[in-house]
Amino acid sequence: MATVRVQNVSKWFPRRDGESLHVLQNIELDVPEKTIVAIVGESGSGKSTLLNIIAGLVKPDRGCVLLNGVKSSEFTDWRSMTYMFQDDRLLPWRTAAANVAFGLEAAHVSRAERKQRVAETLALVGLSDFADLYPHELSGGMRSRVALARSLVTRPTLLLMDEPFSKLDPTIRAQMHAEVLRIASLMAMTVIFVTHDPEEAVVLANKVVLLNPRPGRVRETRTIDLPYPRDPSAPEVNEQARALRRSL
Ligand SMILES: Nc1ncnc2c1ncn2[C@@H]1O[C@H](COP(=O)(O)OP(=O)(O)OP(=O)(O)O)[C@@H](O)[C@H]1O
Repeated sequence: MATVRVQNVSKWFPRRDGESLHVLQNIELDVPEKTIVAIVGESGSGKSTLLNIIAGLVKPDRGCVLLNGVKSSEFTDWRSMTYMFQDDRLLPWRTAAANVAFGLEAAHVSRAERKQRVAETLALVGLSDFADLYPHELSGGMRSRVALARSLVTRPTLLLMDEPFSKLDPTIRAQMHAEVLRIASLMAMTVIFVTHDPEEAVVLANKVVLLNPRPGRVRETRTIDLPYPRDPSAPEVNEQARALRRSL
């Protein structure tokens, strides 16, 4: 299981002129297990910073994050969490399988188990036949699947994603949305992701958190109560995406 609670988090970054930039103010967020949460807001509203604080990559100046009820400063089970970045960050000199295996290398897993888990995870994302190809031999969508497989090979319960599909064309992006939903449900994962795209938020999320900028504050938390799978061209999905775009 994976639950996340962000409690009264504030963050400042030092600026070059010696002043400090107030990036996040009193952020409260409650993410029950198996929820899919989208963080949206205009550029500079602190979305990535909030995700990085949840991931333990950035320390909050005030407040705290509870991961499965444990303060992130005392949390040790970091392997239960995984992070997907905007670019796929695949290593060009490694095959798809070796890129996926990279996710396990620090985990002290035996060679035999590593091989099995890589094969299972490549199958999960539909890439069994492409295990021996190098990143430059793969399409953008396939590279994205490899990056997803590398994130999933450690069997995380919490998936964090920072605009992971924004560079893909719309058809491939829609396929990745379906994959993430299928896998999140199969692996009973909690997912928190950052997006600029209201439609992506409505297609994927149960809950959408809107941040206001300078400093980033939660303006509104919306529940998206539509059955899955959500067709982006369906009127009710469109209506919710339009409403979200208006709020943004
Ligand atoms: N390490 C850092 N040091 C100093 N300032 C930073 C740092 N990281 C982010 N900032 C600043 O904090 C603010 C919020 O950045 P952040 O990337 O969290 O916003 P965002 O909403 O994700 O933006 P975007 O949608 O453009 O990616 C920005 O003004 C950014 O310049």
